Amino acid sequence: MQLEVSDILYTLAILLIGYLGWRKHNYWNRVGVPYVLEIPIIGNFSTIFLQRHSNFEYIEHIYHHARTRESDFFGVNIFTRPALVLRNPDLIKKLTCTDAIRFINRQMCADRFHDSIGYYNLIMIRDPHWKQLRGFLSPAVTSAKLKRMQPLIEQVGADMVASLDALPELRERVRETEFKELCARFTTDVIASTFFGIQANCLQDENSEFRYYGRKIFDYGPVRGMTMAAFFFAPELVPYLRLKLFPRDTEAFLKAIIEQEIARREKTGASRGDFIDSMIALKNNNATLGVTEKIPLKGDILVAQAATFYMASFETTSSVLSFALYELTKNPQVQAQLRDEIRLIIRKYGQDIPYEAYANEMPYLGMVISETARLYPVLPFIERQCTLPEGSTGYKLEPFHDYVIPNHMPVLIPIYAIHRDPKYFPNPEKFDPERFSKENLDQIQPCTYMPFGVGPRTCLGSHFGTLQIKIALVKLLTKYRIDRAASTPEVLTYRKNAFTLNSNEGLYAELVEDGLGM
Ligand code: HEM
Repeated sequence: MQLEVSDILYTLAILLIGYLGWRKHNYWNRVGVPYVLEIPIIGNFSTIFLQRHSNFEYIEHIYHHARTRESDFFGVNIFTRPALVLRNPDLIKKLTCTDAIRFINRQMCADRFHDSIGYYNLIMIRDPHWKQLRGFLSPAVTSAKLKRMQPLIEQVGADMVASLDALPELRERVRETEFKELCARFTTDVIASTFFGIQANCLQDENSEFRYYGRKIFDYGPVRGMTMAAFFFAPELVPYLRLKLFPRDTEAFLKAIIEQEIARREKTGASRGDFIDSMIALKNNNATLGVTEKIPLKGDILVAQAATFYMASFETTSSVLSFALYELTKNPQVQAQLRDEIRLIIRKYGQDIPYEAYANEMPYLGMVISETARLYPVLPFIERQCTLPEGSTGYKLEPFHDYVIPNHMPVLIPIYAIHRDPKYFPNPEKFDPERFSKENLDQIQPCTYMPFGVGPRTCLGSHFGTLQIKIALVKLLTKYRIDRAASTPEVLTYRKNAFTLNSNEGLYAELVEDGLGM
């Protein structure tokens, strides 16, 4: 038998790949860090990439693994790239807060040259551009801005209740609804109205354009699911595969409506003091990103900001809102206590609840939302990348360990697993808003509760998202009591191809007309 040159080359290539995989596989062993055994070359996350397990449940599984559960941190491999998973809250604080400057970037990244809308936005962008951009965008979500948005959100809340009133009755004064779709329509209408000054009408029309394109961003069919997984787990492949953060037609839709709205306002001089006005101001002030290379904030880079706010806001907010409604369905005492609180507020203010009352006079409402965000964090983990100055030998983890984190290593903070760790939240599966009462708050250890992330790179829209959830719950519970329906799921399972927490089951409930007596 004669060997061809190509056979020899194939064999050598396989041996080389095998060797590289074995070396990486052995990396954690060599450096003396606990790790979870993985398949060489493929790493620990193939099961997520291939959509065989929900990423939430898989990461919780390795967090409690016999090899890792006593450790402050442990190693995993994302394909052949080692990454560190933090378990110890003090260590999380050290990296994400005290030394945030070394961990300010995320490892996920879009393609700068072929996907400017995916790249030049607050979620993806890297420092020093990130710091500049965060400074430009933060004024869009100040308390003063939220206060101005409140009537617009209240209007969408009223539209939501009207859409429920229009449902056919199952029995006298009883209707049935599904919360995931209802909440997605509510939050899409809110973002369209408050940020873009557009009436999206998703609550009236399930096929409205805004809902259609929004659904496409989070429609985790096999291709979209793998694309999103690639941004997290294989960012180096993104430019080669020309992957885009937004589906192409969604990007074209958002670009068109944002550019049209900017052009309309510039032509008519109309102003609403909203996000689009802030974008126009940045453009007119010749705002740029970058120190040496100046990148003007106009065209696609301006569209990128609006598109990201749209993406970052509606699915996250609607996820927490729908799980809150689901838990209220299953916990009638909690619901009754919350409705009592709302009743008192309505007696005091009628329909016009002031902005400050949402923040200061409805503690139980805040507790219900906090507990929902604990049990159902939108993301399985948050992530950072170690970014050190040139010439640095690595980031020392002393006094926790003598391991030194090499430059560019990804660091994962498994928020879902930590939120459900009985060490920090006893009886973690129980929905118990009392954990967040004033008396109990100091029992929550810093960096064990992170639904909006942690450190300077935390969520920009946490107050905006929370305000929307509060208004929606108050509007809905003022008119309706929520009861279990025959189709209310007892236990939830999570979608394997979704990157945000999403149940396989519909969140059905019965709505019983039972006004709070206004
Ligand atoms: C309840 C609703 C929401 C939840 C649970 C949520 C959660 C999160 C989380 C976990 C992160 C990552 C933080 C980190 O890495 O430390 C994040 C980032 C972000 N969120 Fe939210 N979010 C919500 C609503 C919103 C809304 C309404 C907006 C729109 C204004 C928004 C805009 C952003 C942006 C722009 C970032 C990236 C911030 C940066 O990298 O500087 N989010 N969010």
